[in-house]
Amino acid sequence: MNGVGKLEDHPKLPKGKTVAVVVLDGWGENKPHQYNCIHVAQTPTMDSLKQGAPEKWRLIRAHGPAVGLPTEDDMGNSEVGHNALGAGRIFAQGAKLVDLALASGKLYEGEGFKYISESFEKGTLHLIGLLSDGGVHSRLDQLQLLLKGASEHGAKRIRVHILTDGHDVSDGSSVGFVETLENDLANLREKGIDAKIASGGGRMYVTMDRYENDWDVVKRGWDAQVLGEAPNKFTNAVEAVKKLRETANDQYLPPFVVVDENNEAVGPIVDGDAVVTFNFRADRMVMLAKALEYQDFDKFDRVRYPKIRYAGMLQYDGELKLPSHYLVSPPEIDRTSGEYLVRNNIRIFACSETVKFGHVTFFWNGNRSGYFNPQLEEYVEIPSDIGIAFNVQPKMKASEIGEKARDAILSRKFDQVRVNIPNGDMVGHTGDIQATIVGCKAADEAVKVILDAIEQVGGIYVVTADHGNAEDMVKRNKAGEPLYDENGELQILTSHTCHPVPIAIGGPGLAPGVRFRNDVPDGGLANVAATVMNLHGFVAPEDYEPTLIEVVDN
Ligand SMILES: O=C(O)[C@@H](CO)OP(=O)(O)O
Ligand SMILES: [Mn+2]
Ligand SMILES: [Mn+2]
Repeated sequence: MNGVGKLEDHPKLPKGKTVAVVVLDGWGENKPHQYNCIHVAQTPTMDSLKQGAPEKWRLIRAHGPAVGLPTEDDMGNSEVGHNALGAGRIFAQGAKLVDLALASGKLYEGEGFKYISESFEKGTLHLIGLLSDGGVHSRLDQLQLLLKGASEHGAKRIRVHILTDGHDVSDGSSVGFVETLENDLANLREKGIDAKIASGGGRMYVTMDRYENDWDVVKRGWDAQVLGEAPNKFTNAVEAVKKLRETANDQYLPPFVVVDENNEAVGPIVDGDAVVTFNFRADRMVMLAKALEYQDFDKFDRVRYPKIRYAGMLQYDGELKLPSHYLVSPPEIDRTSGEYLVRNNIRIFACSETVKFGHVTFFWNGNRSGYFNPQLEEYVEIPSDIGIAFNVQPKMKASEIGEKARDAILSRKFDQVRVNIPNGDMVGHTGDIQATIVGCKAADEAVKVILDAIEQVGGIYVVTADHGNAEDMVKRNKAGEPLYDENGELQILTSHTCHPVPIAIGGPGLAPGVRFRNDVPDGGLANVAATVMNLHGFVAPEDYEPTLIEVVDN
């Protein structure tokens, strides 16, 4: 067993307490102001944690190097956040690993690139992914380097299938990104490479669904990318995006294909081609990876299943080994806290609604799907609404998640009950301030339901978040003042932030004398795992980031 064995007993903390671990998605700490939806919303439960006991509430870092991202300017995100929360250590994450592999040129020497390059002589290289500089799922500069590198390493015909963003970057920025890409492709054409954009669509409507919430999203992408079919046909991708933006925002652009003068799609995927999905982040690429890789597949009618050589930028699922070929090796997130706790007989219940379900299971467990021990674990997914924008139903499934967690706690069948409450994040991404306020209130109410249950069973709670989002909804200048566009309209911030997040501990089961230490001022999400292990009565493995708590004798 990969070094995951018995944990040492904590010298002072008892075993046998039910511990609720609550992650509020997209819930950062920020000054009170009108664009801080968490501040504006009624959040009595979270407020009481903050105002209650100063030694049991603090802030922790959730962005940049603290979660394995390249720079302090990199906002946090769910993948790196939940990885750090679950693994208790900081791993260089996909964004950084791809940067390094591109800079050193190792990417082109790896098995994955060699595999796809066998198709370069006769076939087309297709690159599918998110076109922005958001840095959460992909980055434009990495795509640019890959285009250059692939052409220098033999790709003669390249087709790019773009997904527009407006979720990790401003709505409307897609036009500029497509113009930049068109310019790069024109430069490649001057060098004799036949390089074009072949299809596109908005990330939330085309391709980038996650956790099998809605396969239609992937199908719309498949039809455009593979079959070369979409309701919208344009001869130019910049025009396509400009035109389609008249009725949809970047995130939800309908699918389009680029056609030639004969109205033929310029880049369907056919036998003998190579395909790379260039997102480094896993959750929103797994479904497409399955459609591209699996011979047997029944999630939608693929119509045509071309014989291609497919590689992911990374391997997206370490358990499924999906995809089997990849350009850069993913972080090896091993010996996660979930695995340790299960091996030490801690019974775990994890729950969220579909759009965040994998966050408290797959990401938490180091990008690994499945149970460590099905006898001791139960993961419950509450189906998310399908086809309804999050600002239309901003309460999402928060109360259902709270109730499921409550029932799991009261059943006394579990030692740890872990949930993700999505509202601050998913509604925050829509940029709809009023709806986000409603969502934050609903999230707070769900926390209350869980804390009340913990009260009843004499348990312990840990309430934290994975990164910021809802606590700031506007873009700002360097002085921190809101920015307005040329029409005097407020510039809405749909993305995550670089703010720290709160963490609170408490509950009747918390041993007297437990408090946050003050000698880990830079503590971040990765320090939470050791903290939770302590609350289960164990000492964390030595190489884990230090615990946030200490026990003082009263
Ligand atoms: O929706 C997503 O994919 C990301 C933002 O791109 O959000 P989160 O990291 O919170 O899942
Ligand atoms: Mn998140
Ligand atoms: Mn998010």
